[in-house]
This record gives sequence, structure tokens and C-alpha cells, in this order.
Amino acid sequence: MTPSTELLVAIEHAATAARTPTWKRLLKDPQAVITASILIVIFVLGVLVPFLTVHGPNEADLSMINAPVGTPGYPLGADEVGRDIWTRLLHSINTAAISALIGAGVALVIGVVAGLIGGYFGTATRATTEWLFNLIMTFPGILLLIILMPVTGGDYRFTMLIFGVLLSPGIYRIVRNLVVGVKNELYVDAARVSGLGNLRILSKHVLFVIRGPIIIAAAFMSGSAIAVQSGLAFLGVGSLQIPSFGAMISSGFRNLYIAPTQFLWPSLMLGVITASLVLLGNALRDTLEGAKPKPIKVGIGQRVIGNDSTTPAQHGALLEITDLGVAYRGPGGRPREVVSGVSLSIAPGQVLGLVGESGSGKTQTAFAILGVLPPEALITRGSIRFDGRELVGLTDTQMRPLRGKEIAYIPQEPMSNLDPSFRVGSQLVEGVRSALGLSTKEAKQRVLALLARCGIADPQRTFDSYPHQISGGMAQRVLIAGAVASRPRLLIADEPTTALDVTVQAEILDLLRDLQAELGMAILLVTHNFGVVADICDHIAVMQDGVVVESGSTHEIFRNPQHEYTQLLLAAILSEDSVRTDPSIAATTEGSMR
Ligand SMILES: Nc1ncnc2c1ncn2[C@@H]1O[C@H](COP(=O)(O)OP(=O)(O)OP(=O)(O)O)[C@@H](O)[C@H]1O
Repeated sequence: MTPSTELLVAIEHAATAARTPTWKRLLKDPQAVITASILIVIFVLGVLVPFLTVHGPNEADLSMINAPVGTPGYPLGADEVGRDIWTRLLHSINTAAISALIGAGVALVIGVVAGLIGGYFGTATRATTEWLFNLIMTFPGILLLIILMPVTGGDYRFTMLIFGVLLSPGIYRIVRNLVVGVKNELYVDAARVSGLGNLRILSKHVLFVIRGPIIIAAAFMSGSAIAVQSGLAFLGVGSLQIPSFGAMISSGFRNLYIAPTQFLWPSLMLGVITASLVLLGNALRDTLEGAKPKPIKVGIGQRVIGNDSTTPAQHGALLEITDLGVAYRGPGGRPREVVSGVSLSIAPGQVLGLVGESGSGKTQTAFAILGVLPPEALITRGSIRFDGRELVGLTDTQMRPLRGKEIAYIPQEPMSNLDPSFRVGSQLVEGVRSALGLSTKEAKQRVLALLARCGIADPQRTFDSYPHQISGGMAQRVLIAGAVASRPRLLIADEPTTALDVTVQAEILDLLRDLQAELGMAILLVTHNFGVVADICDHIAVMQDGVVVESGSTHEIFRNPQHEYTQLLLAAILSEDSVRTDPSIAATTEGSMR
């Protein structure tokens, strides 16, 4: 099996796993199966207590005080007042189960209902629920439970009820945050528009999506409730008539030197129950939340078919992309290639236009070269060689010396790529210093010179401005200045003129053309606009649905487009409408076609 086939098989397995129902996936997890089985066995022992014991839980026989393990009728021995430890242990299971049920149940009911309401409805409702839960959180939990003993009459069920209320802010916050994240999803909007009531939307769409974290929290809260009930009983808080692990441990503790096993049984049982609940919660989390595809980061663990990273690039190409595949997993977990078998080549100093309609995979190809694909992206196949060096498989640290120095990038939205909190100059100086290792003073001089070179009339003023104080065209010039500061060998420009008005577009293209000639750098120009391509590119690659459908010299493609899609794109820019709305570009295009 080739490495890439292995990767695809692994992806396929992950996708199949994601489609399997939760309970089936849980059954395949040994941790979930073992812990759930232990809890079921213990729970059944508690339920069958009348059939498994001969004594009552508080029935004392003074002749049996501290009877050893294996005494007839007392399989685990008797305690300090002659009560059957086995019987008390099984009854304690029921106490623990009821504690978990009440404590976790109350917390869930209050927390989930309030979380749904607080997260889904307007700010006034949220502010009220928030205030209430903040108030609850100010109560000192355990202390309050002890202080309220006279009110609860020592009945652990009331104590657990109060404990449930005290636990509820935790679950409220989880649910509220999840609901805030989900409520603006398009499918919730769609349900609202289709006329579904809030109750139905909350119970059907919202609750369903957030069920995973709620189930997990329930497992952890059950463990907490049992632990707190036992702790209180250990301290002697509550009715002495109720058999519980805490009361048994306390009694065993007093007799530790006389009969150590009295301490062992309840401690062991309590430990096994709480540990099983926590481990089951972890297994549930892994199954419910881990079902999402695990992202493979670019540069980490990608494998390429049959390439040897020491082989130089073919035909003296600066950038050579061969059979590149980039995929994302769809809703079912199945990977879908958005870049599929793309091959491109750029010689030093050449300008290649990567053209295609929106969503055709141009930016994904550019991001793959830069090694900045989002974490959920998968490189399924292929190779990207820069100056003979394989880039696919490089870690982020290995990519960093190349990015910004050898390969520079100009983004589509100049404004959103400048940090509004810092002055333009300081952002540029920072980039230039890190790329070229210059002192601040040298970097500043270089930046000012570059700003002037990039057509900015008053460089010092722009240097001292915040991004909101400059225009879109200026911001793009600023970013171009930053990109070419290190004299890169390859400049990737992703729709560098799209966000600008027509006259500024032409100026920016002029600037790029001049800088390219001056610095001799290669440019990969990502655009959907054939007019831009005609203006500046030597070669063109046309992309459709993630595939390069046609490539060749600009002259050839404009003169004799072979592929139907290329003909369509060309026809579109020459249509009457686009000529009317985009006169300078149409003129340029016509010019270059002549
Ligand atoms: N994070 C992501 N998860 C899933 N699919 C994605 C993700 N990012 C991009 N895509 C998909 O990849 C495909 C190609 O996107 P890409 O951004 O490369 O298109 P493009 O040709 O550059 O278009 P545009 O000019 O609109 O940016 C699109 O169908 C897009 O939906």
C-alpha cells in the first residue's frame, strides 16, 4: 500500500467511525464497557439486597461485635456494634444510588432548563438567570449543607436536593454557553422561519445538539453527589440510621487497629463506584465529542506519493505542484476533496494567474503552498516543491523561515489583515525585523523607503497612522510593501485588487508589475478576474471545482481557449455588463487580446 493510500484508508476508517451510532462506538471502547459493567453489577447488587442478605442494616447482635470475615451469616464480618457489614454495604449502594440520582437529577433539571432559557432568550432573561446562578455560587457549599441539617432533619435525600441546587450553576454555564453557540446556526434560523415554536426548537434542535456534554456532566455530577454524601456521613452529619459508605468508613476508621477490613470494604466500594463514574464520563466524552474528525495539521504527518525531498524541481521551476489534493470532511465525516489533483509550475520571475470562480479551490491551493490551511484540512495527496524542497510534510517551525522571506503573501482583504490596535508602521517594522533580522532603526528606514516605493505620498504619516486612518488602497500598498520587504522569490497574491475600486485596482496592478520586474520575483496571482490576469500574467491556470481544467500561456488561452469553462469565463468578462461596470479592466483585457 502506498503512503497516500494508507492515509485515505485511515480517513475512510475515521469517517466510518463518525457515522456509527454512539452506543455502538461505546461498546467498542473497553473503558466504557468495563466501567459500565462494574456499575451495573453494583447497582444490581443494591436492587437485590432483600434476596442477598439475612440481617437488617441496623440489626445489631452484641455477640457478633467485630466478628471476623467469613463468620457464618456475616460473610464480611460484623462492625463495632455487631451489625452485618455485607448487609450494610449493599444498603449503602442504594443510599449512594439515590444520592447520585437526586443530586445530579436536581442539578440537571435546574441547570439545563435555566441554561436553555438563559442562552436562547434575550439579554434581560440571561441577565436574570446569570444573577440567580451567581448568587447560588456565592453560598459556601458543604458548610451550607451542614448548617441546614436541622432543616433537612438529617435526611440525606433533602441534603442531596440542596446539593443538586448548589451544583446547578456548573451545568447552567455549560448549557448556556453551548446554546449561545448553537442558537444562531442556520438550521435553527430555518426552524424559526418555518414557524416552529421556541419550545419545539429548544427541545428538538438545540437540546439534541448539546446532549453530549450534558450526559458527560451527569456522570461526573453523580460521582460528586456520592462523594459529598459519603463525606457528610463520615463527619457524622445526618441520620445514624441510614447505612452509607461514609458512616461505614467512619466506624471502620475507629476500629482500624482492631479490625482493619471494616474500613477496607466500604472504602473499596466507594472508590470503585466513583472511579467507574469518572472513567465512564471520560469514555463518554471521548465517544461523543471525539467523534468529530481529528484534524491533521498541515506540515504534520502529511505523506506524499513517491517523492524524494532531495530531488531538485523539474525544468528549473521555482514552484512545482504535482497532483495536490486538499480535503475537508463533510457532515457525515467523509472527506471531500476541494482541491483535486492540481499540478502547477512557476519558473523564477514568472507570473502565473490562478483563475476560477468563487469556491473553485484557488485559495486552498495558495494556502497549501504557504502551509496555512486550517487545522481541519487534510492534504490527501501530492507534492509542493519550492526550489526543489518538498513543502508538504514540513512542520510549522520548518515552514516559518520560508514564509515571509522566500514566499510572501498579499491577502484579499487588506483592512482585515492589519491589526486595528497598532500603528501601521509598528506592524510593518515587526514583520521586517523578524524576516530580515534588522535592528528597529534599520527596519523603520527600510519600511519608510518601501512605503514611498509603493506609491504612498507621505510615508511618515502613513507609518504613524492606525489602520482605520488609511484607505483600502493604501492598506493594500502597505501590505504589498510589507510582503516585498524581504525581496521574496515567490509572491502569492490572493485577489489583491478585489476589495478595491476600479482606479485603485489598476494602480495596484501597475505597482505589482513594476515590483515584479524590479525584484525579479515570481508571482502566483489568485483571481477570478480574467481582466486582471490579462494585465499582468505570463501564464494562466484555470480552476473549476478543485481541478485545473486548462493551463497555458496568457496569449494562447486568450486567443484559443480550449475548455468550455475557460470560454465561459472569458465570455463573461467581455459581456456588455462587465464592460460597462468595469471599463478599465475590460479595456486592458481587450488590449491584451489584440
Ligand atoms: N474550512 C473549510 N471547511 C470545509 N470546506 C472548506 C473550508 N475552507 C474552504 N472550503 C471549501 O473549499 C472550496 C474551495 O475554497 P477556496 O477558498 O479555495 O475557493 P476560492 O476559489 O479561493 O474562492 P474565493 O474566490 O471565493 O475565495 C470551497 O468549496 C469551500 O467551501
